[in-house]
Amino acid sequence: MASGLSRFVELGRKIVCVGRNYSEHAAELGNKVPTEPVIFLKPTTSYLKEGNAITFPHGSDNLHHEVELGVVIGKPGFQIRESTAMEHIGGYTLALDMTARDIQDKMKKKGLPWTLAKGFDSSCPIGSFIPPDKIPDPHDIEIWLKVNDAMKQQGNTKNMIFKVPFLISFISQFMTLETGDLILTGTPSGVGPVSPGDVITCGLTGLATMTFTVNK
Ligand SMILES: O=C([O-])CC(=O)C(=O)O
Ligand SMILES: [Mg+2]
Repeated sequence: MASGLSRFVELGRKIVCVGRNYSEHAAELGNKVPTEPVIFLKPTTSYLKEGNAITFPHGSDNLHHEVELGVVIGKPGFQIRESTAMEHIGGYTLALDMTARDIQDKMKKKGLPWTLAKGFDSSCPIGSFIPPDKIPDPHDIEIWLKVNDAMKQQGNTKNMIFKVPFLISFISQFMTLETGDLILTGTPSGVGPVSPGDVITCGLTGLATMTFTVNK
């Protein structure tokens, strides 16, 4: 489905990320379970296709993997109702929300934005485009990640706190969702550091896998 992939990568549309959308992940970083979605953006320059390496951002020694289900918007909308939100999904992809945890921790302490911790070049590795008919229910997918063959993250999208239609509706109350936009729906527990030379492999069971190496 190369055309589907190019539709969302080559248009260079925005990447809207949801944080703390799985309670075990909120807990493992000492955060409260949110009562409304935590939203942040990555710039389009953070996209990384397979075959290219993830690179440590400037000033970080603690780069974490976060594997996430990505939702690709197929029909634009502003203030979309939850009841019609699924009609706006054009497909899905596997994605990584690479995070400079040391920079994020510093910013969290100061109450400042996470942009540099989350938005550096190569912070959004993505897999190929998954057509919507392959995923009749986005809340019933096993999602996993290995670092050098050691299993680190194993979750299921059924454990999302805020479900996909709610997220689409919530985000679009504030910003227009455009065709090709990508929503990262948050990571399950098991996030952790990677080192230069590591190989990250991750997947949506039965649907997608992808592999990325890490560079200094
Ligand atoms: O950095 C974080 O912990 C927030 C986040 O992206 C997630 O939960 O997926
Ligand atoms: Mg994340």
